[in-house]
Amino acid sequence: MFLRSALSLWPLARNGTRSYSSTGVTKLVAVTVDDQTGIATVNLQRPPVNSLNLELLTELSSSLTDLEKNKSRGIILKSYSDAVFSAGIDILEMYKCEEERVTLFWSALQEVWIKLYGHFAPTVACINGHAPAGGCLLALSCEYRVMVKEKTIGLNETKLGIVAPQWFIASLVNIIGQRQSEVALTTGKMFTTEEALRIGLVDEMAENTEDAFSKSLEFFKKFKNISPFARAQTKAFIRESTIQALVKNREKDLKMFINEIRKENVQKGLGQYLESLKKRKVS
Ligand SMILES: CCCCCC/C=C\CC(=O)SCCNC(=O)CCNC(=O)[C@H](O)C(C)(C)COP(=O)(O)OP(=O)(O)OC[C@H]1O[C@@H](n2cnc3c(N)ncnc32)[C@H](O)[C@@H]1OP(=O)(O)O
Repeated sequence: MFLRSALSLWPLARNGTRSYSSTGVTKLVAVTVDDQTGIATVNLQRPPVNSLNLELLTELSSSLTDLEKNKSRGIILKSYSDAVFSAGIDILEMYKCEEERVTLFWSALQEVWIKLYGHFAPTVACINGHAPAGGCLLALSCEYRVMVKEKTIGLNETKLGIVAPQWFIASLVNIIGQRQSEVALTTGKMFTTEEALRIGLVDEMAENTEDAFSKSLEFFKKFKNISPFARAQTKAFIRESTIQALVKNREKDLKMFINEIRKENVQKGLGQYLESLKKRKVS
């Protein structure tokens, strides 16, 4: 009942769905709520590769707050693009960055992770494109991952000469375990969809975006006969210690991030990585 009335505040987009943007103008994140199921599709739409900048993260954070308030029945996180789910952090947020902006940026990333990782309703990452580093982190924050075949996913930070923070690592360890995570993180491994499925990094493989989306929807049916309260509380208990480890150390984590990226060798490495990206193409 409450869900219906809360959702009825949301503007109607087209038959059966309601579209919502926290700022009133759809920009980098578009949220559509299915009228029948109450399931929200959160579409990342920052061309060309959904790299995570301050503006996208701020919108995503506020969308997640609204979904929490409106008691969404579930979230499917996907990309507008069939090529890239998210290219991870926008390297320009770390390269030659100003302190004020980078502070806001990192705080927004922390906020998004805390909200998504701890979201009360079921969450699915519909990984319809490549998902390196921060893109992988978003997918890891969800409860279930469906990934389109012949894409890649992983925390490749060491390849950029940087160290993934503890909460990135914990998000991976909680899914594939310590041994697999250690090998993956230290080598900066990008897994193909097929490899990711084999080690349990993703739960299902899909033929294409449409198939991934319909498989994502299927996930919610698992909870048909489960008390939403029991489900949400169980998820909260399981995830609490991982979330609290960051919540209690946000300031320290922020300082570490800023100190690290300011290092001369890190800046040099990021500059070179940016250049290499501009020269190469992924099929
Ligand atoms: C040190 C303290 C702790 C730090 C902890 C956190 C650190 C890092 C987490 C991160 O997320 S770092 C980002 C890591 N991301 C990557 O390594 C991915 C890089 N991108 C790619 O591999 C490919 O772009 C792609 C995602 C596989 C897509 O390939 P595609 O062929 O479709 O597109 P491209 O032609 O390569 O790219 C288009 C366009 O976008 C630019 N670009 C790509 N990724 C980024 C990015 N992450 N940030 C900024 N810009 C990016 C790329 O250079 C192209 O630009 P133009 O040449 O068109 O100008």
